[in-house]
Amino acid sequence: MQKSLYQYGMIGLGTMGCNLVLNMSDHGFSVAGYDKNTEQVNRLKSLTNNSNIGAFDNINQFVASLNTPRVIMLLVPAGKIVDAVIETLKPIISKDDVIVDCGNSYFADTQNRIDYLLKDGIHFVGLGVSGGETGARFGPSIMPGGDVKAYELLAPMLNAIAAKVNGTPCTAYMGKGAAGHYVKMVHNGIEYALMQMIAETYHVLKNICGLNNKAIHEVFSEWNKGKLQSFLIEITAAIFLQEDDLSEAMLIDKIADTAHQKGTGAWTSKDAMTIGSPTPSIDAAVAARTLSSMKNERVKAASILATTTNGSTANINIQQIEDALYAGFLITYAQGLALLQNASSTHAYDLNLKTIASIWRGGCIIRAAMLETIMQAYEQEPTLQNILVSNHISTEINKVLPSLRDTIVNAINFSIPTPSLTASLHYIDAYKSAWLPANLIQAQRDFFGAHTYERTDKEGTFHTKWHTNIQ
Ligand SMILES: NC(=O)C1=CN([C@@H]2O[C@H](COP(=O)(O)OP(=O)(O)OC[C@H]3O[C@@H](n4cnc5c(N)ncnc54)[C@H](OP(=O)(O)O)[C@@H]3O)[C@@H](O)[C@H]2O)C=CC1
Ligand SMILES: O=C(CO)[C@H](O)[C@H](O)COP(=O)(O)O
Repeated sequence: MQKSLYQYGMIGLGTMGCNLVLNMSDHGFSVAGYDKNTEQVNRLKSLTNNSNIGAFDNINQFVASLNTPRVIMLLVPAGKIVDAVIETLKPIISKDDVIVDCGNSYFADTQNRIDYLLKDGIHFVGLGVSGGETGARFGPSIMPGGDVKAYELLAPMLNAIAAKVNGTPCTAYMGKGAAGHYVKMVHNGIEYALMQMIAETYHVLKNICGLNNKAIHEVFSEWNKGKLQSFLIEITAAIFLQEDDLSEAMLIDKIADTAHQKGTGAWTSKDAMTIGSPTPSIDAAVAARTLSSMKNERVKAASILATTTNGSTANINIQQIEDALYAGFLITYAQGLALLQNASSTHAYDLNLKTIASIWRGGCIIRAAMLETIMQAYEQEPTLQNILVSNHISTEINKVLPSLRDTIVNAINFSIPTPSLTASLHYIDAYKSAWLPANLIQAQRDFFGAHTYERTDKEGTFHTKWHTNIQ
């Protein structure tokens, strides 16, 4: 008798794939897993004896074990490996089958893969998953996009396995084409900036306020009970209590100060620049990680360049630093969501910003209490260009902006780099400026390149023959 076939396939049984398989199984879905690494296959076998999970180290047997049309999810590293897996699958799967890339793939690659596979009638879905290991296991935030019919095949399962906020699943159809991977990319861009600003705040608490790890833990724990309540603040509080297994020190003091990155933050900045939607807090966070990785150069520069402090005494308290970080968070969400609003028309995704804010409230790395307010802002005004000018958020920001300014001034006086907090302040200062000195840029462009300019008092474009003695 033919054994019953699995409803879903999962290729890649590492951190995310293995946990997502277990999550799907818990919710009653049958899943076959495959990995080229037999250790991962054996690990999955050892973690479960549920009959609705299969574990394969042979791709042909894996494909043969699936119900048709086949729905095969990928959780392998982004880039060439995704293409390699597609090429392996293509000859052994059929028209109407669905490949769902759940990794952090670049959105333009996803669009190319959609077009490429559609020639053979194979549907390709780009789907972002956030929540790390625990999220994948017990409820992530899930951002699917692409072909609606293919999405409909997945929807009941995604709704079941996603995190829930007040009973609502943290997943929804994002939009056409590569919309799912685009939204996940921007999620990660926001993640980079929030993490960077938390790190900057740690630097201020440690080097200006003179707090030790225990006191810093207490500060973040308190902040997590208030308006900054979020996953990243919660884990930050926990990090400052972790002892090192290999020495007498606290672990945080033994971790090298060189941050790594896999590219999603830089991709966010790159597309934001391309489509003309400023994300300076994210750009600064990407650059800060890169600068941190230049450890040897930094150590050499530290012995050559003077630390320029102006001798000021500290004039900042913990409440102001909390307000500064809160302002930075709101301004970063504003940039990321404005980018999504602009990308929605540029890339024809048809995104719903309220839905995105809603599914980021739970399961994902950037989940935060303030997303509830952000969601409500879109509920009141669905076409809101920027959350900073919404009724509630503008009131909040106006209250905390002086603290952001004061925190940065103190950091500057103490020679402490706060690039993302500062970029956030500059963003809002520029965004709320009815006048900016861009008239001078236009004059310069016209001066050296006859690029023309517009006037404040007349319609049209103008060029001036500028008076100069420069040859
Ligand atoms: N870790 C996280 O917190 C998150 C990760 N992601 C994304 O999810 C994806 C997977 O990440 P993660 O689970 O952490 O990665 P892991 O490296 O833990 O797992 C990937 C698995 O895929 C296997 N693999 C590699 N090539 C192939 C292949 N050709 N065929 C079959 N299996 C293969 C790897 O085997 P081997 O070890 O032998 O190479 C490994 O077991 C990435 O795109 C990542 O960016 C998204 C959200 C969160
Ligand atoms: O997608 C994720 C969470 O949602 C990844 O865990 C995270 O973005 C890792 O990225 P990087 O290695 O660049 O810091």
